[in-house]
Amino acid sequence: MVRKPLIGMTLGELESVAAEAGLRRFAAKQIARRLYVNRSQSVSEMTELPKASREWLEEHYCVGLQAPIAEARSTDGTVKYLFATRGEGFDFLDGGAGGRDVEAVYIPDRERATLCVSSQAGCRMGCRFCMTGRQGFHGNLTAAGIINQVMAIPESRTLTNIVFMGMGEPMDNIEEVLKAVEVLTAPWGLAWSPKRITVSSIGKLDGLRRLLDETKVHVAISVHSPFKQEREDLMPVEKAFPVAGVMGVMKNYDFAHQRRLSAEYIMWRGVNDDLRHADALARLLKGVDCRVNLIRFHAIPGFDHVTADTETMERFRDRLNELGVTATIRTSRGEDIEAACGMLSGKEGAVEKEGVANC
Ligand SMILES: C[S@@+](CC[C@H](N)C(=O)[O-])C[C@H]1O[C@@H](n2cnc3c(N)ncnc32)[C@H](O)[C@@H]1O
Ligand code: SF4
Repeated sequence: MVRKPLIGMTLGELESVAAEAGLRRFAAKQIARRLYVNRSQSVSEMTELPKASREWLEEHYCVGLQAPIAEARSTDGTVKYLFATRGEGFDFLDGGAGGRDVEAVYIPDRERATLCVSSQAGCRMGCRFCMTGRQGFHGNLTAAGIINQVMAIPESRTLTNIVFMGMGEPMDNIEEVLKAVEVLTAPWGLAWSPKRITVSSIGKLDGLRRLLDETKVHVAISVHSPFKQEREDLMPVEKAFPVAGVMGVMKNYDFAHQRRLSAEYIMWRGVNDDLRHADALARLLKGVDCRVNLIRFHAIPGFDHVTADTETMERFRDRLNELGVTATIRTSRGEDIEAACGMLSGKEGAVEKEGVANC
């Protein structure tokens, strides 16, 4: 029998588990404490629970942490971790055919240590410039599969920031992403400040509205072109969720105080890097409190555009700043190990699993 993982469960879900195990409601808080504060490796460590319930629990549930199955280290200190999504005794996928693992990227930078997490195995949004999009959709990660990336890496306790900018479109897996954010930020959970978490989206509005209404995390929207036809050619989602409409909705939310909105803008030479684009981008963002991150393009096979050069990016940034839009150029990290934005692809098929199960 496959035992269900406890990590990734919200307090409400742990209360149901406690009831099943014949425990009082408050035991859910004790289990949460063991999972997220003490980081217990097994149910048997939860000695404050009555023995009979603990044994029942052990039979049906496990902590569920799965260590990464491979890692690659960049010369700049970035580490890319590969996680199995399905294996003996565990399943981190909800739907989808599976057959792909997922990656998370640890990015140390002076006093910051950011983890870039995946929310899906692959992605069905089909952006032409993205390696994850290229591989198609292989399944939604469960909240357990998302939280596992945060808790199972050796640097877990040193992390200062989490960005949902790995594989997948978080809004296309909104239920599990919301659950993961709840576990990350709740006082009974990992107790992270939402100000240290950013969720990136191409602007799938149905999920985005829920993220904005139900959490306090920062939001990043992948824009990449202010012009409809041009964006549609790069990102098919523009047809269903035009970025102009997305920004219109953003005007209803407060991004001036606790929460930040940013626009991600990959720059391609001769495609979207001239001042006409800068001016149109500033117009698109008018009335929205939004800063712009200019991103170098990380080349992927079969996509012809090349990255804009530094001088052009600086000119673009300066124009936006002149127009009153705060813009910065983002440093690329981990390109040598294909860990930079949009380069993540997981691995096809089962990879040899070494020293994995803590279940
Ligand atoms: C991989 S996505 C994941 C989050 C979400 N699906 C999104 O698109 O915002 C994270 C960021 O990487 C960017 N990206 C994708 N492919 C890229 C590439 N080849 N070079 C640079 N950035 C890329 C995306 O546009 C997005 O801003
Ligand atoms: S850029 Fe984001 S939405 Fe587009 S294919 Fe890649 S992961 Fe999916």
